[in-house]
Order: sequence, then C-alpha cells, then structure tokens
Amino acid sequence: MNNLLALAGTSLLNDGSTSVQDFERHVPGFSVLRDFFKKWLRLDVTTLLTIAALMGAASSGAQSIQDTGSKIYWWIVRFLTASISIGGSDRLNREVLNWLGAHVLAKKGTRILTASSETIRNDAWSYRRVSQERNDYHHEKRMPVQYLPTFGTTWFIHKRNIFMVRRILTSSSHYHSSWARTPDEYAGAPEGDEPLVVMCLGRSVEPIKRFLNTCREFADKQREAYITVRISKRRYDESWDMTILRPLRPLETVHFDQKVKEALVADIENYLDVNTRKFYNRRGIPYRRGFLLYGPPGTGKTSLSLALAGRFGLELYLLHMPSVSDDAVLEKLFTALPPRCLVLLEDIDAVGIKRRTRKKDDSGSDDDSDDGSDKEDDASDYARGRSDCTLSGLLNVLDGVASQEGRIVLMTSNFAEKLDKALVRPGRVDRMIYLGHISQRSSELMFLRMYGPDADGAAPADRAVQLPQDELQRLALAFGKRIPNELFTPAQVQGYLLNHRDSPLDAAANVEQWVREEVQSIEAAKEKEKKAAEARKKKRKVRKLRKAAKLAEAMRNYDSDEDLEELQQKMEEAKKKRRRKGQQNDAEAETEAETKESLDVGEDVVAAAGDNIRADSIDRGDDGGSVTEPATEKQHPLTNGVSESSEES
Ligand SMILES: Nc1ncnc2c1ncn2[C@@H]1O[C@H](COP(=O)(O)OP(=O)(O)OP(=O)(O)O)[C@@H](O)[C@H]1O
Repeated sequence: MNNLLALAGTSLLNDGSTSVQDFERHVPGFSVLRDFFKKWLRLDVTTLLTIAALMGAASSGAQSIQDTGSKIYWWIVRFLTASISIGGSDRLNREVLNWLGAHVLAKKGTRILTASSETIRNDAWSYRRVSQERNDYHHEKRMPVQYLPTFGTTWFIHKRNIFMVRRILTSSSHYHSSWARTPDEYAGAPEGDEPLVVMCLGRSVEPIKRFLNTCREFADKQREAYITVRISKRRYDESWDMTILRPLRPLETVHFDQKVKEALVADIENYLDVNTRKFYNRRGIPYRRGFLLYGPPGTGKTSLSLALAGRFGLELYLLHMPSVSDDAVLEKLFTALPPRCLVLLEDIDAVGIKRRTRKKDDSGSDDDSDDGSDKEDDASDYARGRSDCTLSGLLNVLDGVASQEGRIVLMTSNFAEKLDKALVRPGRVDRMIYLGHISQRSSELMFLRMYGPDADGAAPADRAVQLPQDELQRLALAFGKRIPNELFTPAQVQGYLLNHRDSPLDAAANVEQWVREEVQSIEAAKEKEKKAAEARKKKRKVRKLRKAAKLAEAMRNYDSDEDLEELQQKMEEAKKKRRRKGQQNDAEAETEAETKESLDVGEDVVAAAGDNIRADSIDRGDDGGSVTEPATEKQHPLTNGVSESSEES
C-alpha cells in the first residue's frame, strides 16, 4: 500500500503520463479497475490515489514537525530551565494561581481561562428526580466568578526572568483529553487540586523561590483585612480542607471585664515573644498555652477567639468537637497544625470526653438526695450529641508526646464545671476566662458601637439617623443604665439593638419596655425549669424508694448470715458485670450510673439489714412493706434488683 501511495505521489508530480504502466507493473489488474471507474463512475482512480497520498504525506510531515517541536521543548525544559513542583492541595498552589490571576492573566488578556464560582452538589441529574432550577442564580448573593489559568503553560516575565507555570492534568481529566485528542487547555476544567510546576529559564531555582515568596506576600496582603479560619469540612476528614476569610473583628468590640481582657492580651503577647520560646526550651518546659473561655451561650466566646486571632495575626483553626468523629481524626488534625496558630476547640463539654465513670468523691457525697442535676445533665449531653473522641484522646493532642509546640489552644464551654479536672489542669488550661452576662457599662459601649460612625469616620448610608457624638453619648449612658446589670447576655442586647438599627432614638426610648418583657420571659423560663427540676427530683425519689423497698422486702426472706453473704457476693458480681458493660459505650455508661446508684442503695440496705440481722433486731413488715408491692412468691432479691434497673435503663 505504501508503494502504491508513493507511486501515486510520483505520478502526480510527473503529470500522470508515465505512471499508468508503473501502476500496472506493481498492481496487477489496475488497468481493468481504472477502466471500470472511468466508464461507470466517471472517476480517475489515479488522481484520487494521488490526492490521498499527498494528504498522508502532509499529515505525517505535520506529525514529525510536532514531534520535533515537543522534543525541542522538552530539551529546553530539561537542560535550560529550573523548576519547582507544588502539590495540588498545598496552599502555595492557590497562592501562585491567585498571583497569576491578578498580575498575568488580567494584564495579558489571556485567551484561554478557567472560571469558577461555587460548587453545587445536588442530584438534579438523578434519573429519579425532576431537576429543579435554582432560582438564586440571578441574585446578588452569588459567589463572584474567579478566573484562573487553565491546564497547559502560562508564560510571563517577572523581575527579568522568564517563568512558565504549568498546571498538570489529573488522571481523570487526562483520560478524556487523550481519548478525544483535544489539547489540554480545552479538555476539561481544573478541579482545583491539580499540581503546578513553576519553571524558570536558567539553571538556578533561586528566582523561583523568590517568585514563590512574592506570591505568599501577595496572599498575606490580601488577607490582612481578614482572619483566616480553617476548618475541617466533613466528619471523617483528617485535614483542614476549608478556608474561610472572616473580616477582622477588633478586640474592642467584644465586651467583657476590661482587666481580664488586658491580662489575656498581655498573656498571649508574652507567650508569642521570641524570648519566651527560648525560655521554655532552655528549661525543658513544653512551649504550649491553653485557655478556657467559659460562660453561658451568647456571651462572646467565639467572638473573642476570632478577635484574638485578628489581634495577633494568627490563623484560626476551628474544630467543633461534637463533629470530630474519633481520636485518630483528632490526632491527624492536630498533627497538621502549623507551628504558630490559634486552635479553637468549641463545646468541649458537649462531647463524650468526661471520665466514663463518675468517681464517688467527685460528687462529694451521696447526691441522690439533691436535685439530680448530674444525671439530667448527662441526659442533655446525649441530646446535644457526643463525638467518639475520648478524654484521653483530647489530652493526648493537648500535651501528649506527639503534640506539637507553639500553638495556642482556646477551648470553649458552656458548662465548665462539668469538665474533667485532668482537662483543666495547668499545662492544658493555663487560664480560665469567664465571659458572663453583660454589665451596664458594656451595654453602653455596645450602644455606642452600634450607632457611632464607622472607623473611617463615614456614617453608613443605610442609617436613617446619625446623631451628633455628644447626643449619642448621652443616649448611650441612659441606655446602659436601663439595662439590668449582668442579667442579659451580650447577644440578647445586640439582638435588641439590631432590631432598632436605623434609630438610636427608638432604641433608647423602647428599652424599658423591652427589658420588662425580657425579664418576664426569663422569670417564666426559670419557673418552668424549677418545676421540671422538682418533677425530676420527685420521680427519682419514688424510683429510689421503690428499689430500696424491693430490696428490703427481699431481705426479709434472708435472715441468716450465710444468706446475707451470698446476697452480697451476688450483688458484687452483678455490679462488676454491669460496670464492664457500662464501659462499652456511652449509653451503657449512663445505665451503669443508674444501676450503680440502685446498687449503692441496695448496699446501704444490705449493710443496714446485715447490722440488724446481727443485732437480731430486724424490723419486719412495717416500713418496707408499706412502700413495696407485696412479693407474691419468694424471689431472689438480686434477680429482682437487676431486672428492675436494666428495664429502666
Ligand atoms: N461580649 C460580647 N461583646 C460583644 N458582642 C457579643 C458578646 N458576646 C456575644 N456577642 C454577640 O453575640 C453573638 C453571639 O456571640 P458568640 O457566638 O461569640 O457567643 P458564644 O459565647 O460563642 O456562644 P455559644 O456558647 O452559643 O457558642 C455575636 O454576634 C456577637 O457579636
């Protein structure tokens, strides 16, 4: 066939005159075929073959030019450039792309770009559902479109060096591209996690390093007005894979005790000082600092953390403890922390990190007779949802052998009194900061902040009233005085002021009425809570009495020392069994507490009964009989007790 095409090519060049005989010689029966085509189809086969031959030659010529071109390209890349590769998930990757976006693409008028706005994950394509048009596309709350380089190479000159940044296709998009034989740039949109190769003409990597620093500085500058909050997106994620930029929040906008605030700032300033690090290192003290911010909800724990991150220019790594799946994930996240940062562990009380068993001495005494808040609190823990992180897992990341040094850990809790002592000991929590209800002075400051001019002196356009400063001061003072001291949370007062955002006059005029209503609803809530607590207490008492009575009833049938010993032994065994079971999971731990309580009661009764037996003065059939349902047949007391408590659990 190749011979045939070559011959066709020669024939075209020789004007077709001499070549028919040549064809005849190489391809027997050619003249018959030619006559057939000529007669019946009116086509000249020789010409057709010649054109096909020329096209083939052109294509293979182009191919070989392309091959030579790419050989030259790789030869240049290999011998005349230096390069640095950056992984797809590295932050530097994004920073380089951002720099390119701002400095190269915008100026050069690049023709081929990639655009990204927001990722939508819905099942509109699912065959089962009818796709739904999103109606928020036309609103201004859409994410701005971001343009970045696509795959392939972007060339530019930076500080008199020629750079090339190549965005490498990931395997999935590569498959489609090679299949369709489409150039990289058109093959598919980058997913955002493609590696980059930064190349520079020349044989030194120094210009690239300088360029990468430029990209980082540019990113830092862009972030200056923001706090970078890094979070772990999904429950089983082991990386800080989501970055949110939050506007800086000045520390002055978080109102709480001024002295405490100053001490806290001084503490962190001192900790971050270079000399402090040396001091710690020389003395072999782990260089870590931990703070616990505690207080009722809405008192500014999260706001303070954000403000501190902004004040010290640190990135905030935020971890909502109930959403951390287990210790291994927690450890991986801590291992991935940079040396200097703020870590915010939110709601550490709401996860299963308390000791599994409550020590008797923790409660101080038999607290059965008090309001039972412990158990109710535990129940509310379940309602809030615990993560599978354990206390030891948390302690390990805070100051275990593997824990990193240099970071500041802020923990927040609404129930600091419930935290394990091991967690709040110095070294893990070095300072506890209470953020409580708002004072009159803070209410006044909040009023001023809400209605005062902005930091740049400009009055926000959407405000109807902009009062003179002295008038505002006067109103703020009056407002503060009308807010009861330390009764409302700052969030409550802020909420009220936001409802009167356009008019400080209205806010000041209506505050008395609002306070009255709020106080009423607080009192109503308190009353409700009191009643609920009483009902719980009553229920617990009845339950306890029933158990005690059942045991007492059982004791009446066992009046020898041997019986008593057997009873005690069996109770002990049941107790151990239940404890083992109780350690298996949190829910069972709760059961254990319940059972333990019943056994404690049982033990007391047994002990008392034992004394009575020994003293031969057991009083049968009075008290116990009056509260116990009569035992119809002789039952083993332990069986009775066990089934009772496990049913309840
Ligand atoms: N001390 C405060 N000073 C100024 N604003 C506050 C203060 N406390 C709360 N706020 C405001 O109330 C809202 C809720 O505050 P924030 O989330 O910081 O409270 P929190 O104590 O972390 O609450 P939770 O315990 O429920 O997480 C925020 O909008 C914040 O601006």
